[in-house]
Amino acid sequence: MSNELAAARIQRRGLMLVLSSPSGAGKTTLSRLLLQHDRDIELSVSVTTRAKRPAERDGVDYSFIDHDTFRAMVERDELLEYAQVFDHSYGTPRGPVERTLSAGRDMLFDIDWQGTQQLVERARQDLVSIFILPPSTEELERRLVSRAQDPPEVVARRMAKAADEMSHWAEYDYVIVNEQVDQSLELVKAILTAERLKRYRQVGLSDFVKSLRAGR
Ligand SMILES: Nc1ncnc2c1ncn2[C@@H]1O[C@H](COP(=O)(O)OP(=O)(O)OP(=O)(O)O)[C@@H](O)[C@H]1O
Ligand SMILES: Nc1nc2c(ncn2[C@@H]2O[C@H](COP(=O)(O)O)[C@@H](O)[C@H]2O)c(=O)[nH]1
Repeated sequence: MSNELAAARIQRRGLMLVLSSPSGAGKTTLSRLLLQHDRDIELSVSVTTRAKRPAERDGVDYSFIDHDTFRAMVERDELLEYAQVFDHSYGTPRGPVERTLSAGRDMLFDIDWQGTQQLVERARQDLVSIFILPPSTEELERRLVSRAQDPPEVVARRMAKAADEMSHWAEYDYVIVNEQVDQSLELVKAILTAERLKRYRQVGLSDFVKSLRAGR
């Protein structure tokens, strides 16, 4: 049997890759780079009630919606998970995730620990979670300030919440200390490669092995 035929008989189940971190540790940066390097994964674009930052694009980084629209989405059960973070509402629209996974493609989530816990309850087998840590508290603050997208009081609130956020690190499958972006990206790619090869994600593998053993 040619390699092409083997590949056609073994399909892969899409997985959900979650990146969480305290604000400013670098998960959005890593997400963007991963999406550029890997054509088999798509970003889950969250809805949020927070104001758009200058560099953000509506419908690309987030879908920016008002409180009533958010509430209506919750009532219609259109969000796979949702949470209140820094006084704003954030949530993951269900439709795009279901469509992507059923097409055998992967979905990337930049969400907090509350959302991750909800996804664990709903889809443990399909979930791979990575917690990103900053190299130090000073560096975390430097990154939040140098991003220059939030006023000083917002930066101060995010720093005040960082210790609390980091207390959830042990709930994740993997932890990466994000010192150099390039190195962290390689680690995320390595995790994704290994997770894609997990036996239970390869649909048709058992029939394929049976046919090999039967000499077909
Ligand atoms: N390894 C790194 N070294 C130096 N700077 C970095 C590194 N990773 C990210 N940064 C910078 O730190 C800032 C914060 O990064 P980013 O916006 O990706 O954080 P985040 O974890 O997604 O934050 P938030 O949760 O608030 O969205 C950005 O200016 C980014 O360019
Ligand atoms: N539970 C969810 N958390 C989300 C979602 N989208 C983003 N987030 C998290 O919120 C904070 C703040 O993000 P910011 O863009 O305002 O800096 C950060 O931890 C994100 O990961 C979501 O859909 N659900």
